[in-house]
Amino acid sequence: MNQDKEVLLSLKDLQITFGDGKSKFVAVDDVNLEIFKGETFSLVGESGSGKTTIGRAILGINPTSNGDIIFENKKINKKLSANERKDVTRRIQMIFQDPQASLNERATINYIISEGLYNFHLFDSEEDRLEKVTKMIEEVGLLPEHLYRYPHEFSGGQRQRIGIARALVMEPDLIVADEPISALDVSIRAQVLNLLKKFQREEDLTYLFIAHDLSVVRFISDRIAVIRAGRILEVAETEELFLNPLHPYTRALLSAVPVPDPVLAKKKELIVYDPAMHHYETDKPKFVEIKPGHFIYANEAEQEGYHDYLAKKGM
Ligand SMILES: Nc1ncnc2c1ncn2[C@@H]1O[C@H](COP(=O)(O)OP(=O)(O)OP(=O)(O)O)[C@@H](O)[C@H]1O
Repeated sequence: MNQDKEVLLSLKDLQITFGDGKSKFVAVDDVNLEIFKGETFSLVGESGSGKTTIGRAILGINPTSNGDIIFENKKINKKLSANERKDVTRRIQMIFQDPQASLNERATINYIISEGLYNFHLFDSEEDRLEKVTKMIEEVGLLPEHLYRYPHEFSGGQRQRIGIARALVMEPDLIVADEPISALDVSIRAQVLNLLKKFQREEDLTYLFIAHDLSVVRFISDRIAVIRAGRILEVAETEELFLNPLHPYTRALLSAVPVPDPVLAKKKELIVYDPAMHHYETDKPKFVEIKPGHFIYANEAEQEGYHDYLAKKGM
């Protein structure tokens, strides 16, 4: 069924090592993956399994020691002409885990969002640049006047929105989102996930989503790869992975996550209760966040005795 899908990025026999001689450490080994245009592909595994290392290699930050990273038929971990490098650098953007650390504290939001535009000369005039940046800040739910403030004047969630604006203003094709919500307050995680989903629909974006939390990736991913100690154990469509995990390690990772109803699971839709806003993001809630990071189906919530909780939330 994947035959008619267009591959945007593929990793072939990828190996990434750190150090050399006796201290050589193989962080990523023999990784083979294909990411299709327009999908959300998640890389899930425990801390230290090599997820970030792969993401950074795709961005060209970590050198690879073996194998290829192929973006639209071009080996991007090899030498490219200046123009080719520039093109790839614009088209693959990253959203970082920690919005506290990833914004330059001494720059205005205007500059932070514009930096890539300046670096790549992606605007016709100053007016054009400001128009792009203003449109972007509004699309992530902030205000034009916020452009003239500094990062410390914003909350974690707002800072992550700025990080998203900075990535999206480049009009990328692929976004590597490295744990983009795990550093955020639980109450605003859903908003940020929904924002990412909205942009994906509108801009035909492809996401490589890096996470350790299966319950989050379940609701946003089309496919999931499970990684352990630098090796991919299993790749499957999301519900297939949840319903029929092949690898014992995947089963262990899944054991903490409720098994979905296969009928409801087919109607996959990201619907998360947002405690900060005291309402659901859509009219027909299917999923409920019972406790931080723990999502279950609304009907299961009822069965499991969360009546008071549901009543309180107006369900
Ligand atoms: N620059 C580096 N030098 C040496 N070792 C490194 C370097 N970067 C990462 N590593 C090692 O590579 C392994 C994979 O790290 P990586 O950050 O990719 O894991 P991760 O799955 O993203 O974990 P986390 O969820 O904690 O971010 C770890 O053992 C880490 O210590």
